Amino acid sequence: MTILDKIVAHKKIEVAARKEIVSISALQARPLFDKEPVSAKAWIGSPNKSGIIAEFKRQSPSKGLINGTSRVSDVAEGYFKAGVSAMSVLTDQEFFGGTVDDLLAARSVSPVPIIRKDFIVDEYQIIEAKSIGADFILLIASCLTPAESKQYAEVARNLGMQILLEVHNQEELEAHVCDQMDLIGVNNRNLKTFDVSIENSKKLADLIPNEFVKVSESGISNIENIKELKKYGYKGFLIGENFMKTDNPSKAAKEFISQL
Ligand SMILES: O=P(O)(O)OC[C@@H](O)[C@@H](O)c1c[nH]c2ccccc12
Repeated sequence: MTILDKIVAHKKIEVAARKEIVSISALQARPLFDKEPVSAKAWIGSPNKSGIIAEFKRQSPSKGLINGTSRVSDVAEGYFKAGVSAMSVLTDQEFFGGTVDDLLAARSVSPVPIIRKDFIVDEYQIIEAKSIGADFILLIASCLTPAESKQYAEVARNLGMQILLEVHNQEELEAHVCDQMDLIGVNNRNLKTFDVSIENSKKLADLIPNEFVKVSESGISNIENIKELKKYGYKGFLIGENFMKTDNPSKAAKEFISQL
């Protein structure tokens, strides 16, 4: 059993339990449910914005504890002031130490598009994402069948949210790309082996149709990486650890963005 299998198995149990506690109609009654989402495509694809999607991530299965002290509201406000194009908030508790309250806290201080970063295996999580003020959601191809990713993207779209489809290889890309997606993210980290290489983004770049905003995810640690990836048409750059491993993630993001 790979770590990804473990995460998905745990997630299904967790979602089933959560549904019993908070009904879909209760989610729909939350005040943020009616908030108009901000367009991630517009913010990330804009030539006069940084393209940096800065992540709040306390821990991960591959790295263990990354940051146990920073407050999400401080980081979210700082990322916004630093000029990020979007923010990613991990809401998985078991493996990444995040919560839906982290996203709520980020939302309350930041106007940038916020992605709910989680392992979506049920429509309930998409409605929940809307209810906490998320603007776009992550769908991970390796956790879903092509029919599921398309269906979940449709659900998100009907709620006005955009979709970042995450792929790791050509097979996933070809099987899951469809009109319902908005941004395509190539994960440089293999979720099965944890190997990281930005070569993966370069390899898949030409296979991504131009109507999607291209995002490179994971293992980005310097400006050279960004310059290189831009040549391949990437507009979005998802950075977690490089900022979160410092004791002041938003200061690190600010310094990084000022060099772009
Ligand atoms: O910390 P990094 O190497 O900069 O990576 C950020 C982000 O890409 C990574 O956290 C991530 C990419 N896809 C995911 C799916 C689930 C959880 C986490 C992720």
